[in-house]
Order: sequence, then structure tokens, then C-alpha cells
Amino acid sequence: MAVVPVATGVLQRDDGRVLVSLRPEGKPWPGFWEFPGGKIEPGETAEAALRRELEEEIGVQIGPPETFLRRDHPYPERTVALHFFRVRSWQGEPYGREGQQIRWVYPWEIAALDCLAPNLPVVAKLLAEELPQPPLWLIADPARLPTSRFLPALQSAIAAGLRAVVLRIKETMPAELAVAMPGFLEQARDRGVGFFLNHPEPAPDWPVSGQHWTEARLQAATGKPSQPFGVSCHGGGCLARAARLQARYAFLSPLFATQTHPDASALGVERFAEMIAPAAVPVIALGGMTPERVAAARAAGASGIAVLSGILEAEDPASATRAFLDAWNTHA
Ligand SMILES: Nc1nc2c([nH]c(=O)n2[C@H]2C[C@H](O)[C@@H](COP(=O)(O)OP(=O)(O)OP(=O)(O)O)O2)c(=O)[nH]1
Ligand SMILES: [Mg+2]
Repeated sequence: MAVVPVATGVLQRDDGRVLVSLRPEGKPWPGFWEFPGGKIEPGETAEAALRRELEEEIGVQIGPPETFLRRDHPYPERTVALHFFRVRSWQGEPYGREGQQIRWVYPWEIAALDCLAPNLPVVAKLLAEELPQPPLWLIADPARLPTSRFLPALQSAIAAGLRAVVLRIKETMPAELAVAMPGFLEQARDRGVGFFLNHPEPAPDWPVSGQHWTEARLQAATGKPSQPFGVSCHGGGCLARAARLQARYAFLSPLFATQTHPDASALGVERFAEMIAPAAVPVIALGGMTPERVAAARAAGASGIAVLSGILEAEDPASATRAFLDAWNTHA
């Protein structure tokens, strides 16, 4: 089957919104949202095709495009070799020059629309950029530590560079912790730490970045929550639903066998990679994570790694944090 090379542009404004356009009747895949662009002509470079297509389709002259993602995708009638570029500057106000609808949307809103399948990894990559960096996620559960050690251990991890935390509260918190928590969270937020709260309803009104849902809660939900949220998934169906409900990230577990869930059989690197490939949410690898395994998680397409017991329960939470961060950075 012939391979058709295609160049498309993700126009992104300073407020983070990107331009999507609706494929019109009369073209393949009418009614699906895409990034403007089209086929690269013989002898044309991808960038030249991008410039020509964006002028033809949305009436803009673009500044320098950034190479963003490459994907080959087999449609039933043809395989397309897609060159996705990001464009941050252009002249002219985009409009649907071929009569097509256009829309400016936040990256997390794209997957709630009907999108062409190979565009979903582009959405995941845009969303990954919005997450706290570096992408080492700690699942902090006060029930797993003596109360007096919980906040100091968390503080040490933050001082060592931790910037993403899921605060997992399963049972009533010791009163002294509950009292200290809002002040602690406010200080951490000022240092740029993102906190997502996994708490039974009613959740306390703490200054967090968003909520963290279980897979069961995602399945039971009738719509997206009002706050940004992430979710713990165990399979590809959950990742797809999470994206549809505009989740900002998903944990996918267990990548490796773990002590905390010895009965859950591990996904393994290969299945994990297969589940991530078509996903429209950034996937954070969870389960049996050690610094030695970070490279494998990253190579499988993980946008980050999550640790449950390897940091707060370590003798020295700061050096445990640094070991994971070093491993992530080494394999960039
Ligand atoms: N433009 C565009 N095409 C995409 C995207 N994702 C994706 O899979 N494709 C596929 C659909 C099409 O099979 C192919 C490019 O098609 P196109 O219909 O835009 O090509 P074109 O503008 O040159 O159209 P035409 O002149 O042939 O009518 O790439 C995307 O985000 N934007
Ligand atoms: Mg086109």
C-alpha cells in the first residue's frame, strides 16, 4: 500500500490553547477534528507543505515551526506518514478558508472531541508538558508512616526536588495532620509542587492542584469533575475513558510486580507500551518502580514514574528522591 506523507500544524497560543479544525463533508473522515494540514507533494519538504497547507486552509503565514511528533498510521485505504509540527507564531487571524469550522481549545479538551486516532498521542504529549516537572510522582499515604514522620519525610523529598504528589487519604486522618495540612500545602504550592488529592467524599477544601480518582470512580462518573484530575488505571480502556473525561494524566499499573500488590499480575513492559501508544493522556508508570527500572519505563513511553513506598518509607527520603530523579534525567 502506498504511504502518503502528511504535514500538520499544531498552532498554540500563549494561553496554551491550540487550534483544531473539523474535517468537512466530501473528504475522508468527515466530522472528525484534526490539526490543519495536508498531503506533502512530490519534491516538497514537510515544512514547505506545512506552510502551503496552513495558508490554503486557515489563511496564515507561519513563523518557524518546531518538529513535534512523527507517526505512521495505517488507515484502511492508505497508510499516512504524519509529521506533526508545533507553531507558536504566525501572521493573520486563522479562519476556515475552506468553509470548515475551527476552534481554539485547551489540550485536555481535544480528546473529548471525535479525533483522528493518530492525533491522540499528540494530545498526550501536549498534556505531558502541562504536568509538574520533573515527572517523578510520589503517592503519599499518611497511613503508611508514623504520624510524626509524615510531613517531615514529605518535606525532605520536596527539598530534594520532588514536584508532583498524589495525597492518598483512605481513612480518617489523625487530627494533628488534618490541622497542619492546609498550611503545608500552601507552602508547597508556593514552591511549585503540584498536589492531587485522592480522598473519599466529602473532600476537604485544601489548596490542591486537582483530584486523583480511582479507576472505579472514573467508571462510575457521569461527567468530568469541576477540578483538574488524574486517575489510576489498570488497562487501556481506562486510559481511553480518562482522556474522554479530560483527565490531565493517568497512572498505569502495575508495570512491575510489587510488594504492596503481590496478587496483581504485572503488565510487563511490552503490554504497558502497547497500552500507552494510542493513549491521549500522559501515562505515569507505577508498580515496582526502582531507579534501576526507570529506563525501561521511559523507553516504553511513560511520561513519568510514580512511587508508593520507595521514598517516604526509605531511611533517607531525600536521597531516595534524588536517586529516582537522577535515573529519570540520565535516560532522557
Ligand atoms: N490534515 C490532517 N490530516 C490528518 C491528521 N491526522 C491524520 O491522521 N490525518 C490524515 C487524514 C488524511 O488521510 C491525511 C491528510 O489528509 P488531508 O485530507 O488533510 O489532505 P489535504 O489537505 O491535502 O486534502 P485534499 O487536498 O487531498 O482534499 O492525513 C491531522 O491532524 N490533520
Ligand atoms: Mg487538509
